[in-house]
Amino acid sequence: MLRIAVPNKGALSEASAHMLREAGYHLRSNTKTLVHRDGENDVEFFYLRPRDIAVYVGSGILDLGITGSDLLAESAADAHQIMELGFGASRFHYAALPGTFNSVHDLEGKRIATSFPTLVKRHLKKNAVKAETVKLDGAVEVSIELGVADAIADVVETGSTLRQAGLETFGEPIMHSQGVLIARDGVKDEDLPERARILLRRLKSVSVARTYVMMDYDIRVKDLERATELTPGLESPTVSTLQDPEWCAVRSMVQADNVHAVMDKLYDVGARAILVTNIGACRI
Ligand SMILES: Nc1ncnc2c1ncn2[C@@H]1O[C@H](COP(=O)(O)OP(=O)(O)OP(=O)(O)O)[C@@H](O)[C@H]1O
Ligand SMILES: O=P(O)(O)OC[C@H]1O[C@H](OP(=O)(O)OP(=O)(O)O)[C@H](O)[C@@H]1O
Ligand SMILES: [Mg+2]
Repeated sequence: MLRIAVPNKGALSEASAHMLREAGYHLRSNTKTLVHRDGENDVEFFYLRPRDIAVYVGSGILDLGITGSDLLAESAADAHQIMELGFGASRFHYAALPGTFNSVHDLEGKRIATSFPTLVKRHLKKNAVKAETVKLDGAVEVSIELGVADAIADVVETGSTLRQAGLETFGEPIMHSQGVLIARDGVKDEDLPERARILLRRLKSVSVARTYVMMDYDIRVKDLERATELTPGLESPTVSTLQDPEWCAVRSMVQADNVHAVMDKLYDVGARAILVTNIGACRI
């Protein structure tokens, strides 16, 4: 049975569960459940704190895990990312009262509160800045007001927590993060057990189904080449003949966030009856 760690709560937990359900897995129905067996898919889910997941996977106790790439980077675990999951996007950033600092170099000799001390120390060292890190478990935004730090380094998604605390980011992001699937170091995709490779393929398919749409259109044969340059598809577009020999039909996958721009360009090269449909499920 495949053993996989998933976030039990927090920013990544609902999105992980949603993606796994879309991939056909049966998950816990009670948020207090910490171990749940999906007999049909031969998978056991362990609901753990996202911060601890890399430790379980890195030690080989669990086969795979879902966590944030910032938490993976923070942990000293022997685990690596095998797939980006496309949710839980955030930035890890320095912040302080407006007008206090402009870049990491202004932090020389200062105190920085964070729940990610390893990430921060690594970043300071890389920039040859000597500063003190103050390790806090959470709610770090309030630490400046309380006088324990001059700046903070924390996860920023919408920025509303920072704004409410009267703080502003400064400098470049320390890193960009998102939800990732992780495995133990030294384990390559091809070394994964069969069940894990199926899970990986299913998650990739959900990701593709979310990122792409299916586009159909008619085009004159003489304009086909110019049109298919705009819609090359993943491998190659499907081209079908129509009753009128001057026209043909094209079917191709297109990135969803680009779909209107592509339709406008297709129209300009002569495509008509351009239709877009969502992809419910797929295997790529
Ligand atoms: N808006 C957000 N707030 C917090 N974390 C987010 C957000 N969006 C994405 N994430 C990601 O979620 C992960 C943090 O999850 P979570 O907040 O559940 O853990 P934690 O801070 O260790 O636990 P807790 O908040 O329960 O003390 C990080 O990988 C972070 O990048
Ligand atoms: O930019 P925003 O959308 O406001 O989100 C970022 C905030 O959310 C997280 O806190 P969380 O809820 O995980 O609490 P914590 O600080 O106790 O970890 C993070 O630590 C920030 O405080
Ligand atoms: Mg948190």
